[in-house]
Amino acid sequence: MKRIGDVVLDVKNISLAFGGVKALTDISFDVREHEVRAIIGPNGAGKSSMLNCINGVYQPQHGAITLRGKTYHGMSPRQVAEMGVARTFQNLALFKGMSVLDNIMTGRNLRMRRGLFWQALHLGPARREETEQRAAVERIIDFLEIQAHRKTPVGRLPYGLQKRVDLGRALAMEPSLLLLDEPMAGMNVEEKQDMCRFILDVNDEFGTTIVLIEHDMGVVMDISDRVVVLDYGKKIGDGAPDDVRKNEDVIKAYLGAAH
Ligand SMILES: Nc1ncnc2c1ncn2[C@@H]1O[C@H](COP(=O)(O)OP(=O)(O)OP(=O)(O)O)[C@@H](O)[C@H]1O
Repeated sequence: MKRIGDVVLDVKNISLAFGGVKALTDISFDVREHEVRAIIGPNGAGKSSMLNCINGVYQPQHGAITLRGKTYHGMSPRQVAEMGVARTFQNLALFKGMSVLDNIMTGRNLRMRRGLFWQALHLGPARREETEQRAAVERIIDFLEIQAHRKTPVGRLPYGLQKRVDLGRALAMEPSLLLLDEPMAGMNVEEKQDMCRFILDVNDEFGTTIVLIEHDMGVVMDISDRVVVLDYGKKIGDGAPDDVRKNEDVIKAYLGAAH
């Protein structure tokens, strides 16, 4: 049985509008240490907007987000990343012509201590550091079972494996909070099962807290500890998967979306 800890991320009364479009209206929820927390909802519900508030890309007009006791005040995505938050993207943000290894290496940038000057010289401390960074990347490659593709340009891999490399790039930051943007979207059944297993393994083995967004309700119910449901920018459900599944408003929102 895994141990779920204290609240690490507290989202309070967040409202976000783009001109006249209300993307999020008064959203509150929290995320606990070691939890797998899903945000689900039909298309346009506000899931991506929520994730973009959490990682500092959007600045909501109202409300507050607090991460490990520190409230965001105009924090940039880089500052949020430095607080241990990594994310993957719905539309992969990988360098297609670069190898798997080099793509994952880009995730280490935040962790590199020696500047470009030292790296360019490739001397002494910089070389030692690069060796350490490579070792960390190799561990991630082993963990994600993509050893056979280390040198392959990412663009040549099947989609499911590209998503796994994107996860690897995020893991390379050694995040304490990992945000996954529709990690299973566009995958076949087998790829989805693999991705679910890796998400649970990351959560188990590294103790990483995970927030994932998904519009397919079925996929995340099995792997999430708690689920937030958004619809038209409002929160309509929040709780354990079994409770959310029985929630009348949630059923209506999903039935409505199916027609
Ligand atoms: N940058 C933006 N400019 C204007 N409107 C936006 C912007 N981003 C999102 N919106 C609007 O905000 C609402 C919520 O969109 P969002 O992308 O957050 O939903 P979503 O739940 O992630 O949808 P999907 O499942 O389709 O990705 C939508 O009406 C969308 O059109």
